[in-house]
Amino acid sequence: MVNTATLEKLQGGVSKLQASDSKSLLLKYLTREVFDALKNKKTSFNSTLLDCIQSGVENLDSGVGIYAPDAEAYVVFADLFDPIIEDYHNGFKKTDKHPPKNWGDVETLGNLDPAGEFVVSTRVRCGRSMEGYPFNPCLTEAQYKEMEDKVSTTLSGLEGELKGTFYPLTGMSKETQQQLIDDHFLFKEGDRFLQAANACRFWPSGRGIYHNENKTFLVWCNEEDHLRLISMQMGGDLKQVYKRLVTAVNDIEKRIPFSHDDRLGFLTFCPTNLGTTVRASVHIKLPKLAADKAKLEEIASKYHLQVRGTRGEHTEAEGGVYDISNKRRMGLTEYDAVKEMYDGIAELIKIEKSL
Ligand SMILES: Nc1ncnc2c1ncn2[C@@H]1O[C@H](COP(=O)(O)OP(=O)(O)OP(=O)(O)O)[C@@H](O)[C@H]1O
Ligand SMILES: NC(=[NH2+])NCCC[C@H](N)C(=O)O
Repeated sequence: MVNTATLEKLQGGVSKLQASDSKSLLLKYLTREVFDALKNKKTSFNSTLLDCIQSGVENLDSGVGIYAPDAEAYVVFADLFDPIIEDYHNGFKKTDKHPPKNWGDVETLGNLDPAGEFVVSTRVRCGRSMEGYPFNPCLTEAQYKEMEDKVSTTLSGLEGELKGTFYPLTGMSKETQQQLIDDHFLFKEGDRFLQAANACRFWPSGRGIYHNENKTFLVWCNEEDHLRLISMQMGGDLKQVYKRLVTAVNDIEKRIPFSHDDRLGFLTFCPTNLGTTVRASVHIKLPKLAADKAKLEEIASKYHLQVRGTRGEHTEAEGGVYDISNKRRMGLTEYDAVKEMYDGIAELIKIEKSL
């Protein structure tokens, strides 16, 4: 049973959410029946429904509004997670199974913008959780440090183009940190969605970034997920970016065991990132299309793409630069997730040229 104080907080939060005009998937799917069925449940880490929804309750402008404090939450609170997953990932049903990992034939992708007219830069990232550890809200400070050690030691074995250095956030100067954020290499600090989800405890302990010399291959440690593996570079050469990521992931997964589920694919803190965990994006200037932001979003969503601002999620476009990426990550292969972005961006560029 869940204790009275938690139940009261839960009830209060839900009343506030239901009285609001939040557009979140949380509000859409947290019906009275679902709430009553889940309010007294707990995972073996003692995570409750409150732990799952508190970010969406505190941040009424959430698009989604829910996180899994530990992997078991996807099962214990499935009545809420499943419809949200189905809505976000284009109809991935509770009876569906995410396909096995398949990076496909990397050679079949190309350069989206060889003339360099539209695409400023290209990035593909995936998330991974380390087997044997829960997600952020359940980690101890000792676990954070242990994980950081494992990650930095493992990555120090990378060679060739991937060879680089691990920089812990602890001890990093504010200037260096801000420069890395401004250059789009490092996660921001103080994300209110993550904070409300209890995902920033002991910050900056256990958090850090690894990157190669050119900053074309990067690894985030213990931000939203245990690991984020990132390949990025200026211009539109998606083939090169993707190839680098695939090589890196194939190498790293031989050294660190990652949490994977038969139905959900690779496990992540946020349900939007499950499955392939792949977000392939371009920073792109489409001045004619973007003259009407609502129109840009409408056309992008036709190709299953998501539009973000220049500094990422929950930010605005600066200098006409948008971050456009594949939206869904589940129910398709890694290759198909990237191809979805590739094909959609090719169409957007075609439309821009025709205007
Ligand atoms: N194509 C790109 N070129 C350069 N920088 C990019 C590109 N796509 C994303 N970024 C940068 O990556 C950083 C992180 O962005 P953001 O948090 O939106 O996405 P994410 O890392 O994929 O994770 P999440 O989806 O969990 O937020 C930001 O600085 C953003 O500007
Ligand atoms: N980084 C993410 N997991 N993004 C997706 C959701 C982010 C935030 N919880 C929201 O609902 O708006």
